[in-house]
Amino acid sequence: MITGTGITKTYKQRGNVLGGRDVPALRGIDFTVKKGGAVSFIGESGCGKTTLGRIVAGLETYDSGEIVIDGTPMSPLRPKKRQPHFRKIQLIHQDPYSALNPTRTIHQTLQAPLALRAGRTGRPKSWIDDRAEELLSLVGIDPGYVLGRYPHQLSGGMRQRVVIARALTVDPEMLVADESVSMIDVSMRLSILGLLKDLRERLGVSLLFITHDIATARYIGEDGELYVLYRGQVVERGLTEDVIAGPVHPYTQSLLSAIPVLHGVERPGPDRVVPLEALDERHADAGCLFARRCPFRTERCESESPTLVQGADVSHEHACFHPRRRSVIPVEAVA
Ligand SMILES: Nc1ncnc2c1ncn2[C@@H]1O[C@H](COP(=O)(O)OP(=O)(O)OP(=O)(O)O)[C@@H](O)[C@H]1O
Repeated sequence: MITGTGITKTYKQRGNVLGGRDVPALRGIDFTVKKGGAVSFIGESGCGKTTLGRIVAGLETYDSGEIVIDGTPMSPLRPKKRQPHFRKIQLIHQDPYSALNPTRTIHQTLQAPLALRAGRTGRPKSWIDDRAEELLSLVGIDPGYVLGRYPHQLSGGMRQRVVIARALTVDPEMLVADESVSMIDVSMRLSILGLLKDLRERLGVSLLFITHDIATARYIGEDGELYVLYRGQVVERGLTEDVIAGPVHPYTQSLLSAIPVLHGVERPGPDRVVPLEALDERHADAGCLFARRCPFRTERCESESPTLVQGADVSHEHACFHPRRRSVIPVEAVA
């Protein structure tokens, strides 16, 4: 099980002395990914999704809070001692063009991490090639076709599958897929999503899925949990189906309506969520971070910060002073 408690991260801007601003990317995130579970983080560009994925995979440091992997807190450990723990969490690079070394054949790409693993676990050399073939078959490609080839000789979809096979060389407990940096086309994306779902079922590997698309989050983890991230804070979370069926935070409602417009708007207030770009973030940190875009804000929202609480008549948690079911037009799940 992997948990994060109070994770914060602020990017220091080098131009600070000249008036640049630090960027708070994560403002105290709590999460839990159970063994074999599926958790999706969704939110629009800049909400901190990629930062969170990189922190969870051990590729980025955090300022405060704690990541605990199978009961072991990471921050007291020296970087070298953290490595074996973070190895259980593999980030799947979703840019198939830069994820693989172009000068190595697929055999060489898989052989290197497998040889290390064989050395550590005392397995014979013959295991390395057998395992490479097994992993390629597992991700749905013919080992005979790809092993001797270089990445540029493969299609984008095959490259993406090789990237997943490489992540599996260390028998990870969790795969982190950051779709927001994905460069693959729609049909390929669907087949990769299907593969990840399949791997979760067959290997019991857990998934942390990062996306801006609620339909994808629904597809990848119908039985999983959904976290809605807004400007570095979780504003709503719960079982994916519950959140999608009855979102109570106006931000989640705007995401669900697929366009930044709330349907079934209540009075008073305009029926549009103000676009993020229209805000001057320097003045928007007091009170609820969403208040200035929210058609339902009250005075309280502008001065007090709501924290994540379990709603009285809601099945999941939200950070809103005025949680209410409002009618939205949900997007269809990807079939
Ligand atoms: N290396 C960095 N240096 C400075 N600021 C950064 C850096 N990486 C991210 N940020 C800022 O931190 C915030 C969160 O970025 P992050 O990439 O995590 O968001 P995101 O939700 O993944 O966005 P996207 O979907 O566009 O990738 C943004 O304001 C971004 O500009």
